[in-house]
Amino acid sequence: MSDVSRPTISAESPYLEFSRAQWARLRDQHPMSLGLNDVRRLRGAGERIDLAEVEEVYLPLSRLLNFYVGATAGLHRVTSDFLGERPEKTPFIIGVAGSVAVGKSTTARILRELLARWEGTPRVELITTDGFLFPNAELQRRGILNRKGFPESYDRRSLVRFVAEVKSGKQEVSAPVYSHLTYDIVEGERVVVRQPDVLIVEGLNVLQPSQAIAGRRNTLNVSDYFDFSVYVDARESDIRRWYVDRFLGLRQTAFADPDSYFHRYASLTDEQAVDRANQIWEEINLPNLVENVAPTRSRATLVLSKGGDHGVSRVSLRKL
Ligand SMILES: Nc1ncnc2c1ncn2[C@@H]1O[C@H](COP(=O)(O)OP(=O)(O)O)[C@@H](O)[C@H]1O
Ligand SMILES: CC(C)(COP(=O)(O)O)[C@@H](O)C(=O)NCCC(=O)O
Repeated sequence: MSDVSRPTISAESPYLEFSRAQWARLRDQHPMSLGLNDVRRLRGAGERIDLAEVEEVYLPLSRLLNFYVGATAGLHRVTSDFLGERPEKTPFIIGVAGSVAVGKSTTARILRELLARWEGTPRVELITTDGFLFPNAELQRRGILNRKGFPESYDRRSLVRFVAEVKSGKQEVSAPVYSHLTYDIVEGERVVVRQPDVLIVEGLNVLQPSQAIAGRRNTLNVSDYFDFSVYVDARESDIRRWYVDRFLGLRQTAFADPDSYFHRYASLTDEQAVDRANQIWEEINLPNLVENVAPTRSRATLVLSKGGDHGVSRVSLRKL
C-alpha cells in the first residue's frame, strides 16, 4: 500500500513528486518559521503574496537550497584539496525559469529574501535576463523587434560572460539594465554585483541548453553555470489570465506615465485592453512559451506547479 506521507517515485521520471501537503510537512521535520524581520523584509519588498504560502512552500525550499549551498561548498573544498590548490569561495548560482507572467520575478524575490536569513548566505544578489536583451535599435536592425523574449533577442554571449565572471569570484561585475517603462535598455545604466554568496538569475530562457555551433569554440550557455534551477509552471490558461490581469493593472500604473512606451494603452477601455493583451499573448508570449520555454522544464532541478490562484499545488524535485 502506498504511504500518502511519502513523495511519489516512479521509474520513468527523474523527479520525486510532492503534493502540497507533503511538501509543507517538511517544515515540521526541520523546524523553521518566519521571524518578524523576515516578514518585514518580504512586506518591504512589496510582495502581495500570502504568508502561509511563504511558510509552507518557499521557506522549506530556501532551507533545502541552503543545504545545497553547504554541500556544494564542501565539494569545491575537496576538489581544491585534491588538486593541491588554495580553496576559493565560489558563488552558488540559481536559475529561475518559466513563462512571462507565471511569477518568476516574485518567486526569485521571495527566495532572495528567505535565503539571506540562513547561515552562510547573507549576500544574495538577483539579476534578470531582460538586461541582456539587445537594445531596440539593434532588434530593429535585425528585424526582430516583435520577438522580444525569444532566444535570439538576447545578447547571450554577454549574459554567459557576466555569470562566468561572477562565478569565477571577480570582485565587481556589472550588467546592463532594462526598463519596462521605456521598453528599452537604459543607456549608461549598469547594475553591479560584488562577490555574492548566491546569485539568482531569473529569466524566460535561462534553462536553454548550449548549442554546438560550427566554427565556434565557446558554446556554453548560462545554464551550464547553475548549481540549482527552479522552473515555475502553471496551466497556459491560468498564465494567460495572469498576463491579462497584470496588463489591465498597468493602465493605472506604468502605462499612465507619459514617459511610458505604452502610454497610449493607458486610455484603453477594459474590453480594448483585454483584446490587446490577448493579442500580444498569442503573437509573442504564447509561441515563445510553447517553442522555447516549456521544453526546458525537464532540465530544472525543481519544478513548482501552481494552481489558478498562484498557490503551489505540487513540487517536483530531481532525484540525486
Ligand atoms: N506567489 C504569488 N502570489 C500572488 N500573486 C503572484 C504570485 N506570483 C506572481 N504573482 C502575480 O502574478 C503576476 C506575474 O508575476 P511576475 O512575478 O511579475 O511574473 P514574471 O516575472 O514571470 O513575468 C504579477 O501580477 C504578480 O503580482
Ligand atoms: C522583457 C521580457 C522579454 C521578459 O524578459 P526576461 O526578464 O524573462 O528575460 C518580457 O517581459 C516582454 O516584455 N515581452 C515582450 C512581449 C510583452 O510585452 O509581453
